[in-house]
Amino acid sequence: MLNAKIPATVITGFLGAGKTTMIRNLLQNAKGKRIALIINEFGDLGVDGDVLKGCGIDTCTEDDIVELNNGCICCTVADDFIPTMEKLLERENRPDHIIIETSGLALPQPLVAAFNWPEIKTQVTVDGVITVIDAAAVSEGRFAHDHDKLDAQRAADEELDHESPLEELFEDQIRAADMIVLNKSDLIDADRLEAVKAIVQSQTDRALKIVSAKHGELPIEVLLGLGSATEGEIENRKSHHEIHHADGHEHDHDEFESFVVETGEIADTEKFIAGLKAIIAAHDVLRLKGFCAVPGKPIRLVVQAVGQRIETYFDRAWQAGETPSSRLVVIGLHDLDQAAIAAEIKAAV
Ligand SMILES: Nc1nc2c(ncn2[C@@H]2O[C@H](COP(=O)(O)OP(=O)(O)OP(=O)(O)O)[C@@H](O)[C@H]2O)c(=O)[nH]1
Repeated sequence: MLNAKIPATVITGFLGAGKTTMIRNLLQNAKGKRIALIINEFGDLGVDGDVLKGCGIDTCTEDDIVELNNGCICCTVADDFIPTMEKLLERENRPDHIIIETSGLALPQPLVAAFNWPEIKTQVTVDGVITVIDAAAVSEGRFAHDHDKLDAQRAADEELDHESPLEELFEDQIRAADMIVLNKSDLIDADRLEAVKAIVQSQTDRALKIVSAKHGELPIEVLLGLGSATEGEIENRKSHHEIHHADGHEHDHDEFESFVVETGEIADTEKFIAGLKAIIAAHDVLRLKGFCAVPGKPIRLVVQAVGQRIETYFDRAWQAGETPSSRLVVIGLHDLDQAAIAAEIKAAV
């Protein structure tokens, strides 16, 4: 159809839920569909974009991947997102579908609302908001109320008017969804998965479309083509922040912080992983990821940690002009002891 709006899918979900993994799978099964990707990440190291660029899929070249790393996309809509979309729409070779991966800390609501801006509304529609959930983490109670921690936060900040930041984000990302993917279903049994489903559904009165997946493996027909036009609905799916600050008070991500640690080559991966596990537990690190150099290996080692689960694999050769190095981004709640964590990671190498 001439002048049909381009569908855009927003993929959201907490840190490490499996958004990038799901997108990689989608791109590998795109069936010729030309997909443009906008990737937003928390932290100064573009790991997600780099992982996807490393997967060499014809229908998604490096030009089709745009990284927005100036902060969470929900806070940089006007400065970053809208101009990026405009540039994408000016291209001669327009994409068939646009996929936007938000950072794990983003509120999807302001992003979806941006599709009502006149510059965008006439050309693009939100096909759907897909929220990826780490079903194992939910089952372990990671997003449930931690009363002690919350009381301590309240004692430190009398104006704290909300639940724990993790719990709030969990709820807000679910409230915005057209579809929920209960990911990492390989890590829990069927009963626990059912229990997670019930927890997720209890976050909203709307009946949610919920599917489960391992490594985000779902057919493209399930994920794309929902035809939700969510931009017209988003007013009814307000986030905690929008409800508490109807006066336009700025949203920020002060509750979370990230920093990058540069360290030496990893001679013994197993020892390093054991060291990282201890550091993650001791400092309550939520997410750690990056690329490392291994002595004598021409390829880089990807390190991915979500809580105590750590995965490593080699993805691609170090390229000409790249100096093999080890750089990891560490993300956690505010007040991480950055100096101690950096020193401990360096000592674990
Ligand atoms: N066991 C298991 N691991 C998974 C699954 N999906 C993703 N992972 C792993 O979980 C880790 C995080 O996956 P990502 O896809 O990078 O998660 P993300 O949501 O993009 O992470 P951020 O962008 O940092 O928020 C990686 O080590 C993945 O391999 C799954 O279904 N099962």
